[in-house]
Parts: sequence; structure tokens; C-alpha cells
Amino acid sequence: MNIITVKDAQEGGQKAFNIFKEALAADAKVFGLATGSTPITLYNALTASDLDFSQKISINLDEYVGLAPDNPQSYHYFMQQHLFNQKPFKTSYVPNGLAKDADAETQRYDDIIAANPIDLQILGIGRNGHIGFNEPGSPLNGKTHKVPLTQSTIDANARFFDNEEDVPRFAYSMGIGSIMTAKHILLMAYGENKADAIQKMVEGPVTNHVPASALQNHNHVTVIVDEAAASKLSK
Ligand SMILES: N[C@@H]1[C@@H](O)[C@H](O)[C@@H](COP(=O)(O)O)O[C@@H]1O
Repeated sequence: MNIITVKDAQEGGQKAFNIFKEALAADAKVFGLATGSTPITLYNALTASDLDFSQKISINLDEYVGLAPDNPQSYHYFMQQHLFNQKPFKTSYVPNGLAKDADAETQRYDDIIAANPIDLQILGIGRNGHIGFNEPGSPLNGKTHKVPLTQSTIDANARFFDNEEDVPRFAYSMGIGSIMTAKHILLMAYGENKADAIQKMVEGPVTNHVPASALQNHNHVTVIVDEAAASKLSK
């Protein structure tokens, strides 16, 4: 893993932006995108730039089960607000939170990923080491699946909802195996509350108790962390 330490999320977004720019220059066609507060500085840098994604494809990691695309808490909506409205892609895929048949939806999504190999995959990380919505215990070779969210993730995401009870209990998520098929993975983490997860991801054993530790087995991973998130690394 190539670990880049920055002073804050602003600088991290700029570094991540440069990696996007290089990927475009190298003719990357498919971008795996993530939600959460972490990629926002990257998305701000992208929307402020003159980079053109109108012939590119994006594939998002995950979506809450039960939320419509126009629900302001949905990941569809998040992506529209933070990136797609200002910087449209040719086609943007996000799992359909309203799908009636979960098996058909996860299969549909796997088919999309298979047909559009991801050149650059953006990731944040949960405090418990989850990536996408692959919670601890998820199989390290898994494909897209419907997952029950852990209480830790529900609590962490409750800040975006009026009440904790409104936080969906399930999500569709690309699996760790699907994420690992991306040619280049760029994970970003900012803040003290990510320090444990970053330490375990980088220095701990590869275990499905820490889903992000699977990235140790990938040959092209870039990690952008601020000093707080890097604070528990041994060097
Ligand atoms: N499914 C998302 C993840 O993709 C994201 O990485 C994580 C951390 O979010 P944040 O960046 O807001 O800390 O939150 C959610 O659980």
C-alpha cells in the first residue's frame, strides 16, 4: 500500500483529485465511487475543475435498501448533489434501493461490474473497518449482496437522519471481492475516529473481522490519510 499523509481533508481531496486526473490521462473509463463525508473534498475539487466525465462510467459502491433515489438520505441523491448534477457521467450506476427482488438486483449489479471493469475505485472506511457496506464478518471474496447494517454503522450514520429509527437496517453493497477487481483502489480517511481502523487495515492480519484488511492483498492501493487518521500507525 502506498500511504500518503496529508494535513487535512482539503489537501487529501486535492491529492485524490490529482490521482483522478492521472487516471483520465491514462484513459481510465470506469470509476468506482463512494459516499460519506470523506470523498466530499475530492468531489468538490472535481466539480470545480474542467475535467470531463461525459464519456465515462461510474459505479457506486452501495445504497440503502428501501430509499428511493429522490430521498435526500439516499446515496443516489447524495451523488446527484455532490457530483453528478455538476459533473455528469455518460452512465452512472447505483444499486436500486427499491428493487423488489434482492437476488435479481444483486445479480444485475454484478453483471454491470463484470461488463465495466473498474479502473479506479474510491473508498472511505467505517470506524469498524468496513468498506462499502461490507461489515465485519463479510466474506473477503463476496460479490454484491444485501447486508444487515451493524449498530455501529447505524449509529455513525444516524447524524444524517432525523431519528435513529429512520436509518435503514439493510443496504445493497458491492462485495469485497467485487471491490478487489478494481485496477487501482484509492482509500481516504480523515480524523481520529478512523485511526484504529487504519492501523488494523494496514498493519493487522488480513481478516474478515476488518474488511478493509483485504486490501493488503491488492497490488495497487493508495491510501490518503490525515495525521489524525494515521496516528496509530507504527511508522
Ligand atoms: N457506506 C458508507 C461507506 O462507504 C463510508 O466509507 C462510511 C464512512 O463514512 P464517512 O466518510 O462519512 O466517515 O460510511 C458509510 O457506511
